[in-house]
Amino acid sequence: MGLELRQIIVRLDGRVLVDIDLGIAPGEIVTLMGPSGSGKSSLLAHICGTLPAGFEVSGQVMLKGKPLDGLAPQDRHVGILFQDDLLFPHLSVGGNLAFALPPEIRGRAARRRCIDAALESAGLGGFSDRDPATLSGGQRARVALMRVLLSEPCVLLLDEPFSKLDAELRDQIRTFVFDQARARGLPTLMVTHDPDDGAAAGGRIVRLA
Ligand SMILES: Nc1ncnc2c1ncn2[C@@H]1O[C@H](COP(=O)(O)OP(=O)(O)OP(=O)(O)O)[C@@H](O)[C@H]1O
Repeated sequence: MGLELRQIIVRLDGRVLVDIDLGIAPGEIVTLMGPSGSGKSSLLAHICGTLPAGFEVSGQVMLKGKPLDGLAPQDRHVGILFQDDLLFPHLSVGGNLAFALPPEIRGRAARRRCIDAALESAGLGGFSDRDPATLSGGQRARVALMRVLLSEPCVLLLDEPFSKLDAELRDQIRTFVFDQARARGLPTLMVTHDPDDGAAAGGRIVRLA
């Protein structure tokens, strides 16, 4: 059982913005497209539990068979990656990753091992002490993804995460993100305006009107 959006209707100012019924299996990547203002980011915010007051929502969000509705954002195990990676500029790469580690991983050495392993798997071994400002766009994108994954999410949401990368890098990072999502069995919902992203994901494409 992955992510289920059961008859979700999002209303804004009394008007139906989003009306969707969708299940995403573990390791499946579904692409969500639609014109600007059709409610794609609002739907992701609802899954995260961060939709601002003013929106009305009905329906149920289920993750691994359990309802998310009513849970605080930090208790949902939802990982989200945006187009702006927003690494903390005052922390090193390792510091940025440490921020995401679950508190259950205790002790300096154990935390360090997790961070080093994550960097290694992203092809960034030895980058822990680097200042994020000294990284290339592709390196920053990989650190941002590892930061999301280190928080051990049960679902991955992607909000146009590749739109600021140039074509060659986009291809590379896209493959990296999709491979990680599939390898970890994460149900993944990707919002994009770029049909190439959907084609690269190779799965279902859902359109909001
Ligand atoms: N915090 C907010 N308060 C009130 N209205 C909002 C808020 N955020 C978004 N909206 C409105 O909700 C509607 C849907 O916006 P949303 O960002 O979800 O669309 P989108 O499909 O993601 O658009 P885009 O492709 O341009 O990112 C828009 O009419 C927008 O103006």
